[in-house]
Order: sequence, then C-alpha cells, then structure tokens
Amino acid sequence: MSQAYATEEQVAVAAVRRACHLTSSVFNKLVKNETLTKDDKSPVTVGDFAAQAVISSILHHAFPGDPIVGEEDAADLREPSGKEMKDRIIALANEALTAELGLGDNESWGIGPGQEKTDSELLDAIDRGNHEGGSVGRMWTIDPIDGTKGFLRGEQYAVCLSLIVDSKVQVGVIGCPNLPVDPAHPEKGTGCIFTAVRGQGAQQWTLSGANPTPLTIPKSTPESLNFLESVEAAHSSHSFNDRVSALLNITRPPTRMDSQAKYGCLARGDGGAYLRTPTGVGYKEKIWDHAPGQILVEEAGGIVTDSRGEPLNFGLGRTLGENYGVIAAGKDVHARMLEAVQKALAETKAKV
Ligand SMILES: Nc1ncnc2c1ncn2[C@@H]1O[C@H](COP(=O)(O)O)[C@@H](OP(=O)(O)O)[C@H]1O
Ligand SMILES: [Mg+2]
Ligand SMILES: [Mg+2]
Ligand SMILES: [Mg+2]
Repeated sequence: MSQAYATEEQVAVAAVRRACHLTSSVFNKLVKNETLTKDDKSPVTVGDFAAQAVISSILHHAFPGDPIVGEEDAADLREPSGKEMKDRIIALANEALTAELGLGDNESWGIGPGQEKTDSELLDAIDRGNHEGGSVGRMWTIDPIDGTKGFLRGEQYAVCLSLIVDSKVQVGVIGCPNLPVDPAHPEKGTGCIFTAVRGQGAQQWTLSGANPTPLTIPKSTPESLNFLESVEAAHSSHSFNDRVSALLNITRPPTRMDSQAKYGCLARGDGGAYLRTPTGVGYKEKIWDHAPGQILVEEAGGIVTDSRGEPLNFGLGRTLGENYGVIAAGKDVHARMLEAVQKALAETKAKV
C-alpha cells in the first residue's frame, strides 16, 4: 500500500518546481512595468501571478474537486489596462507548463509539451485561489512568491504550497531558488525544495527534485542559538525580538531573511528559532504564509505556536484570526522562548 498523501506530495513538488524555475528566470528579465502595488501597498509582480496560474492549473488537473486558498487574484489583469501584463503572465505560465517532463512528472497534470492553456483558463486558474478557507474538508494554500520584497531585492523568497485537511496541515512544500543548498559549502550553489508530510518527516531536495535528505532540528545552547526574523521591520518587530534575545542570553545576532525560507533554515538547523511579533494592531497573518512552514518545522521535530503557546489555527478562514505572532523552535528551545516572549510582552504592557 502506498503511503498517505504520496500523490499529493508528488504533484505539489512538481508544481513548486515549475514555479521556482519560472520565478528565478523572470527575475533576470523583470522590467519596471511588471510590478503592481496592491490595495494594502504591498508589491505583486508578473512572477507572482504566473506562478499562481501554474500551480493552480496543475492542482486543478490532479485534484479537480479541491478548493484553493491563494494569495493573488486576476481582477487587475482582466481590466483593459492590465492587458500588457496579462499577456506576459500568460506567456510565462505557458512556458512553465509546457516545459519537458521532469523527475516524477505526469502529463495527466496538464504539463509537458503541447499542453498550452488559453488566456481564460489561466486567469480562471489564478482566480480559483479565492476560496474562503474554513475548518472542514480538503483545501490547498498557494503563496506563489512569499517574500515578494526579498524577490525584488534579489534576496530570499519562497514558492509555498500546502494541503490542509480539516484544519490540519498534511502536506507542505517550500521551494527556495536563492537559498544555499548547504550554507557550510557555498560551492554547492543555491536552490532547495523542502517537503513535509504529516507523520512521515521533513526533507530537503534539490530544485530538480533529487537527493532527498531527511531534516531534524539539532539541539541548541544559548551560544549556538540565534533568531530567524523578517527583513521587513513592518512585518515583525525587530526591537521586541532583541529584547527576547537578551532575556535568553543569546549572543549571536539575528539572521534576517524574507519568506518561509526561514522555516526551511530552522528545520535544517541553520538558525535556532523563528520569532514573528505583531508590529501594530489590525494585521492578520495569512494561512498561506505559515501552513507549509508549520508542518515542515513540526515534522523536523520542532514546535510552532503563537505567543500564548496555542497552536496556529488554520481552520478560521484565509487568516489565522487575531494576531498573537508566531514562535517556532526545536523542542528543547520552544518552552524557554515562550517564557521569554511572555515576559517581554508583560514588560511592554507595563510601559503603556
Ligand atoms: N504588517 C504585516 N505583518 C506581518 N506580516 C505581513 C505584514 N504585511 C505583509 N506581511 C506578510 O509578510 C510576508 C512575508 O513574510 P516575511 O516578513 O517573513 O518575509 C508577506 O508575504 P508576501 O511576500 O507573499 O506578500 C505578507 O503576506
Ligand atoms: Mg504579497
Ligand atoms: Mg507570503
Ligand atoms: Mg506572496
């Protein structure tokens, strides 16, 4: 008997791999008018739209009944003013979908030579990410480019996909085209895919889907521990993290990195702990920004909670609900970190 979610994992890896090739090739050719500013002032590029079109199209062929919670929608591309950008996105998506079959690929997923899609099929694929989420049944989350700001800076970003079943993440795949394969050996180059299936462990693969290596979070000491945090101070409070660091007697400076590449680094032992603290009232964390990272860290032997020590709730809709931040770390570190976070929070409250 095959293992649970074997096909889902295979499809997810195939989709993320194609989207990674697309985004890394688009970066070199990106021109000024290929980036839009969304209503919340965040950037979105032709790479984000095209990658979501590719992943959603593959999911639709492989699992036609599964709803999708995706970050992007095609509304701007359906406007006459979006035509130029739309044409570019359609061309990029079709190029990625029709590339030769690779390791583990299956043409019944709508990929391979000759499998071009029409404009409306691809715009519909993007818009199929409009599911509202919820606590019952299967659903996929797509973050076609997580860390768009890092992507635009030529730094870290991640193509992120997860399968959630009855509020629980069962499969997570994170593709990181710019992440060193092994930070101790820069000559090995960049580009990794992280995968996790509930109960089956976490792994790192090459970008072509070869050489799976099992991942386990190593034990840490205050000397070896450092934080993994957002580059963007607007996404996670740097000063709060510094205070938590001081309370834990951590001496190493934090590693600042965009996207869920941080969860990948935590899972493979590049950093001690992930800490994300709300910077203001009102922002709700999105499920696609954490679902693949959560299962990856848990399957590598770690713990992921909010600042109350509660598990993240993926069954509330497109967001995680009220924002209590995120703490992710190895089993030996998490309890100490939670205690330090709560102490730092109490200090902040006492000041106001
Ligand atoms: N005020 C805010 N607080 C927390 N996260 C935010 C935020 N504004 C945007 N984000 C999210 O932060 C993600 C990047 O995470 P990180 O800070 O770890 O690099 C963004 O993903 P996208 O780049 O996919 O839009 C976006 O969803
Ligand atoms: Mg975004
Ligand atoms: Mg994101
Ligand atoms: Mg994104």
